[in-house]
Amino acid sequence: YPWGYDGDNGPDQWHKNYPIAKGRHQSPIEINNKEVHYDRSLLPWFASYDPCAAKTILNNGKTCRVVFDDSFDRSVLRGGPLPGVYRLRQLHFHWGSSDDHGSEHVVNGVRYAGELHLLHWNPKYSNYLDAVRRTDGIAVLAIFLQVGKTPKPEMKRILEEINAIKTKGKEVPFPNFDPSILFPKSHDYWTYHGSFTTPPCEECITWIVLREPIIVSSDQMAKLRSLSKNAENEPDLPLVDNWRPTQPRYFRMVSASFL
Ligand SMILES: NS(=O)(=O)c1ncc[nH]1
Ligand SMILES: [Zn+2]
Repeated sequence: YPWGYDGDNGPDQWHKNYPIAKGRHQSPIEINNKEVHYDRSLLPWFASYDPCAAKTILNNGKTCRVVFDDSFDRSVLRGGPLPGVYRLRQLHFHWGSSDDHGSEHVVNGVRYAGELHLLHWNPKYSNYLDAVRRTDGIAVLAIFLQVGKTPKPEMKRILEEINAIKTKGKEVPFPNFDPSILFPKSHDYWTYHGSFTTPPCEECITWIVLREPIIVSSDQMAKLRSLSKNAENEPDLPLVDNWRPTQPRYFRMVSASFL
């Protein structure tokens, strides 16, 4: 069922076809210092990614996604709040129509220009589709994109490919890429249990949201906004504002790895 981010198939309507969207463990959420609980038992997290696991980069009309080989424990995330290793499957972005908004999570009222999600699944389950039905099935590492003067050069590689995937359905090879080069210096994070921020919004995600944003340039954000929602034989509709508004936290604890 075609869902989207605006008008009659926007986030407020998703629950009609995906009832979980009105659940008690939905994402994204507001992260407010006053409500966060410092958990000194939280371990540091580690990513061990194989650059050769990177396969393709694509535009699916909803985001720009890089796909990795997840047929074995080749690129994994472990530690932090996670009970074991989780396999990297894909990364993608959410962004706004201008630099003053676009992130999904909001920190003390601050909206960032965008948000990078690295999605991993728990190999204790037989496959990804089985993992998305489990509360400990998925782990997403979320990194905010902040517009600044000294952009991270490592973002260039992804943005250089944008021209090749301008329209929906385009997919091109994207070899030899280790996404950990995109990580900020600090590994400080918040963690909480939530959901996919896109339909069907399954509540299977351990979110690990990094406190430190990575710096991108306004031109780099404009590059993301140059992607089209539509296929090449359709009118060029700018792919922007592909973020879900924050959802009620209800009785969930947000833990911080830092004081
Ligand atoms: N934005 S998200 O990381 O919750 C996601 N990944 C795949 C589909 N939706
Ligand atoms: Zn996402």
